[in-house]
Amino acid sequence: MFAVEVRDHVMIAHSFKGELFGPAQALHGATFVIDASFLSEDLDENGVVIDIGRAHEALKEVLAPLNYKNLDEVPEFAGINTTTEFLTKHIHGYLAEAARQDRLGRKGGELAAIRVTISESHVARAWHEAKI
Ligand SMILES: Nc1nc2c(c(=O)[nH]1)N=C([C@H](O)[C@H](O)COP(=O)(O)OP(=O)(O)OP(=O)(O)O)CN2
Repeated sequence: MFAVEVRDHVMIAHSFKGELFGPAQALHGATFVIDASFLSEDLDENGVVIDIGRAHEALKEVLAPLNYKNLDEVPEFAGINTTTEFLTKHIHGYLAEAARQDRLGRKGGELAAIRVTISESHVARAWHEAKI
């Protein structure tokens, strides 16, 4: 398996509902580092998994509406705990759609999977991987 991985980050605020979250039920901030991995069994005729520049662009596009936002106030996330896991799936959905639209410099159908990893601190991260 081959992979190309690109990284970006966002600064957000949010709060969670549920006693499980203890102090994180209050509004708190975080800087998330996001790694998006694009996996394929083989390289294309250009010798790549996908184009790194286009992958970076797609990641920036999905993160831009989140950056410097209080996620509690983003209408799309109303009533949702915007956990690290939830956000991996949200970002994956956008990147998978970009791949399906062949916007990453490789036909989406030729990619095996996309994995989105979010490091929410230097000691904790979550990831979501799924086929396109
Ligand atoms: N499965 C998840 N658990 C938690 C998430 C998450 O996204 N997914 N997020 C948080 C908080 O947002 C924050 O990142 C950490 O909160 P906090 O309670 O302050 O810290 P910890 O849980 O790491 O440790 P404590 O010893 O309870 O302070 C929480 N959990």
